[in-house]
Amino acid sequence: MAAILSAEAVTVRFGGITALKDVSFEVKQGEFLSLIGPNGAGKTTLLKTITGIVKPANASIKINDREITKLPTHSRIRLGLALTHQIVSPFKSMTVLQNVMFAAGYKKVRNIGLSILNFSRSSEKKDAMAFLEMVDIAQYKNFPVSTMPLGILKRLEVARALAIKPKILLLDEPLAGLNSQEASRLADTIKLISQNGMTTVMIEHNLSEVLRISDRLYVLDNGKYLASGNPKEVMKQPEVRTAYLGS
Ligand SMILES: Nc1ncnc2c1ncn2[C@@H]1O[C@H](COP(=O)(O)OP(=O)(O)OP(=O)(O)O)[C@@H](O)[C@H]1O
Repeated sequence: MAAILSAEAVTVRFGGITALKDVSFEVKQGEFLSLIGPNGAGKTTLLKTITGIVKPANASIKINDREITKLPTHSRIRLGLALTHQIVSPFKSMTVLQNVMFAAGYKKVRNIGLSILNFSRSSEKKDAMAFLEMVDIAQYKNFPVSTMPLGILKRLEVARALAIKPKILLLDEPLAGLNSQEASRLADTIKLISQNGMTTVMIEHNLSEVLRISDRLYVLDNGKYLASGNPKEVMKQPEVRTAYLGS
């Protein structure tokens, strides 16, 4: 099957640091790919390059064979990308539901000011409720975000990404900071979303959950490609074990 998203020959430099060196990867329609590697391997930089937040020294990034490398982030969102962040950043003065409605409205008008004016429309409300139900936090819809614990905020982050109706969901450490029970339950939710057809690329350090829910792993180490393939097979590779555990 053809790749829905590909990144070829990605090199990113921050001053004197080469964060990514000639990295290439692709994800197929409906696939659940986890991007793993030790701290500083370049995982977040790769996702930020794909979404246009980081400017590469070299890269060719395509969605469905369409070159997007020179497009601004909002155009890439329109073409189907959504990225959740490791550090959640909801609008604290809004309720849980309003945050998702705002995201749903932003996809339509692509302007924060207009989105604020637009966001009380009933179609956005209906959509937003469906996404809150999908991530199991509909019961918190009218609570101010500022009163919600991290476990709810991590789920809200996923709902906000779904609200822009992406073709490809990019998740940056969705399980970080959660206890093992919360992590396992959110991993189940993310897996279900992927099984319903969402192409998913996830950065995650929680290897037991990664192994449990991913179709394929892609491993980076020190800015370079290290391995990819079946999760259990990849984790058996000596160079992957060395990257994680040291020699
Ligand atoms: N904005 C930036 N300015 C300067 N250096 C940066 C910037 N962003 C990332 N780096 C550096 O690039 C390298 C890769 O960082 P990146 O955050 O992509 O790694 P990561 O694999 O996501 O790590 P972690 O698992 O710890 O989040 C690191 O050396 C980091 O310090």
